[in-house]
Amino acid sequence: MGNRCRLRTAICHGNSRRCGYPGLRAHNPPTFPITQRSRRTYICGVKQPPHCQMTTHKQDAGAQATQMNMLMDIKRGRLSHLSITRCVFNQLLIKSGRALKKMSNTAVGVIPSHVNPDLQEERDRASFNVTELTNIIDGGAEKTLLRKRLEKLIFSDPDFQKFPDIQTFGTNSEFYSATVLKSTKLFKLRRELKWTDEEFDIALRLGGQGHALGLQHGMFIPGLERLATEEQKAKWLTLAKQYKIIGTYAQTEMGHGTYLKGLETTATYDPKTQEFILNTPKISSIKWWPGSLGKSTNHAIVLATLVIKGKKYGMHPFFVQIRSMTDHTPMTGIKVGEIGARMGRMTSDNGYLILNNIRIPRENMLMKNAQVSPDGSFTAKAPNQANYATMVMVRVGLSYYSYQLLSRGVTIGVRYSAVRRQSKLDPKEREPKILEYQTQQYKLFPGLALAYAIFFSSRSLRMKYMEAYQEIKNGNLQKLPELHCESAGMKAFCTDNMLRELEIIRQSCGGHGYLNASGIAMLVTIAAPMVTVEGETTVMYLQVARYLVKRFANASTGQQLDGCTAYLSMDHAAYMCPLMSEDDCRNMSRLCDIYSYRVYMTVSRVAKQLQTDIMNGMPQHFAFNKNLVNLVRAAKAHCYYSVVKDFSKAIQSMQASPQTIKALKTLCCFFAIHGITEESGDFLETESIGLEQLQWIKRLQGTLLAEIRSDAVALVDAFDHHDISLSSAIGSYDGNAYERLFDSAQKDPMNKEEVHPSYFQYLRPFIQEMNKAKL
Ligand SMILES: CCC/C=C/C(=O)SCCNC(=O)CCNC(=O)[C@H](O)C(C)(C)COP(=O)([O-])OP(=O)([O-])OC[C@H]1O[C@@H](n2cnc3c(N)ncnc32)[C@H](O)[C@@H]1OP(=O)([O-])[O-]
Ligand SMILES: Cc1cc2nc3c(=O)[nH]c(=O)nc-3n(C[C@H](O)[C@H](O)[C@H](O)COP(=O)(O)OP(=O)(O)OC[C@H]3O[C@@H](n4cnc5c(N)ncnc54)[C@H](O)[C@@H]3O)c2cc1C
Repeated sequence: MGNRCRLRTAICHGNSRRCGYPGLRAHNPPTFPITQRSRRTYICGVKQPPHCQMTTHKQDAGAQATQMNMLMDIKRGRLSHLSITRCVFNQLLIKSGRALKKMSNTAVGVIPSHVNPDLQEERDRASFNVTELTNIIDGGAEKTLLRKRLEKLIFSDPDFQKFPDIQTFGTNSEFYSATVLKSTKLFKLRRELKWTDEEFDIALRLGGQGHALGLQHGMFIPGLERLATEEQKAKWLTLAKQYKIIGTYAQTEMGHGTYLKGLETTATYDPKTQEFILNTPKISSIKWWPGSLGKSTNHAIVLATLVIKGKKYGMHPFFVQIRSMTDHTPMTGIKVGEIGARMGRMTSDNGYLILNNIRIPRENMLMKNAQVSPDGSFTAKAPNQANYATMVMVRVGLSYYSYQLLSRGVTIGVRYSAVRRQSKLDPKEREPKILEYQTQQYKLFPGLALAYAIFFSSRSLRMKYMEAYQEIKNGNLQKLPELHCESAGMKAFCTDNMLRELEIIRQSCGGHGYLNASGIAMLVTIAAPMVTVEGETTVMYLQVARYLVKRFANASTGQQLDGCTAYLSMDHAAYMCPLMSEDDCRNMSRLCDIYSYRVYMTVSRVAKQLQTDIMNGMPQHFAFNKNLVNLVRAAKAHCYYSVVKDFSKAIQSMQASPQTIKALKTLCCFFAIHGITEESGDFLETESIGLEQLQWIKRLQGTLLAEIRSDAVALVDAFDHHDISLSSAIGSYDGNAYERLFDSAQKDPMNKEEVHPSYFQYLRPFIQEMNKAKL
């Protein structure tokens, strides 16, 4: 292997270590000549690093001359030992660095203006019209135009263009500042351009990850809308919508996040002054985690246990000013700050809050659902769970957010797999795209199918939510239990599976998937807390299970159920697996029947076991705990079934060309049969399918992988994520992954100086010491 291809080999062939593969020549820029290793120079016995060797190359004659002069000076004893190396490294090598930069600008660092032919080839073979599918995802052609108009506007701003680099290389503090700038810019644009709510939502989504003031729209404004009286809304909601106050939702404490009845922050009513006195009396009661609280907000909806005359009335919301409106310092009695560095990139300033005898007027309790009168009498207008309304809304939103993160991730994974070539399939042929390997398809396509499944299912959930919310606003809470079940279940299912698939996709990108510049590594860390926030996965599944068991009990008494649990009241006595041949395995209606029977059996078994345990004298809570794992199994089975059903229904009612429908049907079928193979034990154990059917399904899985493969790039292109939203060197639209990777590395602040200060501080003295030491 010659020196010419060393650098390229390092980037292109992490595993096989082959070089100069002809397949890369088509779109790769010419290699640049690396100085021959035989010309390495030794200064003071120290072997020079490769970039120093560049100075000996004829392209930088100036640097070479300087180096010669310096060596003469050394010989003449004019330079001290220390200054020799400083000069050599700080001047000579910096010069050589410039030479490298110059070279990289002309050869290596240039990102071609054309699309990588390997990616273009994939686009040319698409079986359907990508724009049509993009329009469906956006909600119509005019919505796509609207999004693109906003994209153009937002991404023409240099601050937004800079964001991916800050995200990749900035310190936490720099990144936080950039996210404040981003939030404030979007807020200002909204005002100036009089954006509608829809336009603003699109703009927030486009902005990608990290909005320091995200909780303003995520929870503070929705919290006021759902928890405040009309009078209170007139006062504070208007201020919040005009950005005159910036707020957050402070519920979780150091000691309790899940168990809301256990919150220790108290709001004690003082009838004499008609005020509430707020306290976080213990270390475990310190508010801990709220987004935007660490540094950004000046107000908060604080959730605290209401205490009147020594009696506790459960968790209620209070409107509290936490920082001064003039200089942003904490109000008297308040201690507030950042909770510390977190896994991955900080997408928001999560904070802590200590309240020490903070007095707020009685009117600052958000009293839509319950009131405290001046004399201290308490009246509830709705069950206490009505105060959980903001969480329900955010759970619905997080299901859709899972689609956004996963669709970005799978776009990166599929595009990269179409331009990356490695190893050999046919010994006579060139190295194949890694997308050709069936195992690679098996890593990527479940995530691709899941992204579409989540998209359609979360869209359906959002519609149900909007409908139910209107009724709940008017005081009709009938749909609340089902809405709680569906939103908790979808939140758990989407975030949990999205995170798992993103990590698999990250691994499918090999070594480059571990680089921040890949964009996929960042997505994994952004997705990681989503399984915890707004109701931890297991806890949410258990809420679903609780509802399923109750509904099963209702069905057992002969009640006809409707809504998402209607299948529990259907007659399953005569069930027989509806798959009679391998062809039947593509029939979505039959696959849905199999799913429905699996849930029915899983729910009925655990419900019966619970009943038996309780009948045998076990206290209810013990019986529940003894069956938790199977309850979660039942909830997961219910959620998978709901998503398969929603995906399939969405395709049935879709107005689109036969080609687009066909591509989506293949994906939907793959999603359904993948779920069966993943949990084949459950499907066999419940006799939803037999062994023969499982074999058919597994065979079909292989066939579907090959079918999806030919449309894979088109299916991710249809998400139509802008390169700035993707922030990925390896997943950009043009597919020039290697050039972008190298370009990105040049921007790393570690590469600003050729020799790092730590060399002078630690490494050089160490090497010198080692050189002086006797063996
Ligand atoms: C995006 C980034 C920002 C992040 C922000 C955050 O994380 S903010 C912080 C996010 N923090 C969290 O997400 C905290 C997670 N924790 C919780 O949400 C609750 O403590 C709980 C749901 C775990 C338990 O609830 P519980 O303590 O009330 O006790 P229980 O189990 O005994 O249930 C009693 C009854 O209430 C019903 N019901 C429950 N919830 C709802 C609801 N939303 N609606 C309607 N109903 C609901 C339930 O079905 C049951 O009905 P049943 O059977 O009697 O007819
Ligand atoms: C990035 C981030 C942002 C956040 N933003 C906010 C915010 O803006 N505002 C806010 O108020 N909070 C916020 N939170 C807090 C978040 O809502 C909680 O962390 C979350 O609700 C989980 O609660 P927990 O931390 O108490 O977990 P825990 O409940 O302690 O969970 C730990 C383990 O215990 C298990 N467990 C707990 N209870 C049960 C049970 N009943 N049955 C079975 N298993 C159980 C869980 O399954 C889990 O495995 C944020 C958190 C993060 C990570």
